[in-house]
Amino acid sequence: RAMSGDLAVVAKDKEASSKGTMQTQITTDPPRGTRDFPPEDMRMRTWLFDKFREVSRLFAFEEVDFPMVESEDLYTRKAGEEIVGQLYNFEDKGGRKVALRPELTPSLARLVLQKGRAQSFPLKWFAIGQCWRYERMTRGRRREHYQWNMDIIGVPGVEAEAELLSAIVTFFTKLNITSDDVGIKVSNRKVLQAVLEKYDIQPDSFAAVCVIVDKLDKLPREEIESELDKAGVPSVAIEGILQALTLQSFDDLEALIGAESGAVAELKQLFALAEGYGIQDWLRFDASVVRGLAYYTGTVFEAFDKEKKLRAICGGGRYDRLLSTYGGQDTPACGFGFGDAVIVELLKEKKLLRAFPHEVDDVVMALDDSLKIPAAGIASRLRSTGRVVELVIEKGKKMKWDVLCDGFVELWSVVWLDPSFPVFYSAAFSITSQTIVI
Ligand SMILES: CC(=O)Nc1cnc2ccccc2c1
Repeated sequence: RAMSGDLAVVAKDKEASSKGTMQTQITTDPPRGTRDFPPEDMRMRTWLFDKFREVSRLFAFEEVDFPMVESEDLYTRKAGEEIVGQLYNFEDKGGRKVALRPELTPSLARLVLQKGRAQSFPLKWFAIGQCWRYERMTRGRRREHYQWNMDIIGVPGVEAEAELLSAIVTFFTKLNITSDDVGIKVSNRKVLQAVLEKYDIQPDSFAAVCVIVDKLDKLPREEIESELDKAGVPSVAIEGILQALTLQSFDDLEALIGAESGAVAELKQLFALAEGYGIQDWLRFDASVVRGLAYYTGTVFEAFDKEKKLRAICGGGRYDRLLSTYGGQDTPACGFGFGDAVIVELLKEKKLLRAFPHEVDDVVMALDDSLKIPAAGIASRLRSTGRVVELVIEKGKKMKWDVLCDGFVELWSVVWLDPSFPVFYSAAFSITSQTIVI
C-alpha cells in the first residue's frame, strides 16, 4: 500500500510538473500601489500614529472609526474631483455598489447623522484610517495611505478652525518641526464665492470652479482657463477669479470684495484667535488656497514646506453643507486630513527622523535543556514587573546573537543559572538590554 501510495505521489508530481501545475511561488510583493509594514517600518508608523493620538488626546477629541468599505453613494459628487474620479469602487457579491473609502470625512458625516441629535454638540472626533484610490499605475503613485483626521461638528464660528490649526501646530512642534520649516496657508472659499457673485455666476458651479482652480499649481494656466470655460465660466470672470487668487493681504482683499464681506471678518477673527494660541507665526493668508474637495464652504487651509520641495503636508477646512447633502439638517462642521506619507518625507528632509530599534529590557536563555523550566519562571517574573523580556525558545545553545548584538555591546550584567549549584554568577554583559539571564 505504502509503495503504491508513494508511486502515486511521484506520478502526481511528474504529471503536475509536466502540466506546469506545480505549486509555483506566489508573488511576495503586496498589491500594486500598496505597502507592507515589516517590523522596522511598523515601529516608525506606530511612533507617528502615537503622536497623532497624543495631540488628539491633548485637545480632548474622541477617537472614532468606520468601515473601510462604504456605499459608493457617499462619494458620487459631481464636481470633477480627482478623488472621486479615482474611486476604488466595485460591485459586491450582493450587487451593491461599494467603494474603498478615499477619505474619512464622509464616513464621519454619516456617523454623525446616524447618531443624530441624540448626541450633544459640539462633537470633537478624530480617526486614523487607511484610505484608497484607484489610478492607472501610469503615474506609479501609491493607491493607499493612512490619514489622521480631526473634526469639530456643531461649531459655526472660526473658533473651531483655530482649535484645529492649533492641533496641527502642536503636532509639528512635537516632531521638532518649526515655523521656519513649515507654514500654513489660510483662506476662505467665501472669497471665491464673492467673486463669482460679482460676475453673476450660478452658485451650482461654485464647487466645480473650486476643484478646477485648486489645480492652478499643478496644471498650466491655459488648461485651467479652458476647464473654467467648459464649466460655463465667462472669460471676463476667469480673469477676475485668477486675479482674486493672487491676493495675499487683507487690504487687497477688502479692496476686491469689500470690508463688510463675511470672508474678511472670518479671516480677521481667525488670525486674532491664532495670536491667542501663539501660532500666528505659522499662518499666512493666501487666497490661492482653495483645496480640491467639493464640499468646503468657508475657511480652507493647508500646511506646506517652506522649501517648496514637497506636496501639501495636510489640509482641511469648513464644510457646513455636507451633512445636509446627505439628507441631514444643516450642521456646521470643519476638519482636516493629515496623510502619513509627506510628513515622513519632510522629517527625512529635516533629519528629524530617529532610529526605531527593537527594544528589549532582558534576554533570558537556557543554555541547557534542564534550565528551560526555571528560565520560563524568570522570564515571567521579570515580565510581571513590566520589563520587556525576550525568552530564547529556539532549541539548543545557539545564542540569539542578533538580539544580543543588536546595538552596542557593553559588558554589564549576565546572571548565570548553574544546574549544579543554585548560585548566580554575574559577569558583565549588556546589549541595548539590561540583563542577560542564561
Ligand atoms: C503621497 C501619497 O501617498 N498620497 C496618497 C496615497 N494614497 C491615497 C489614497 C486615497 C486618497 C489619497 C491618497 C494620497
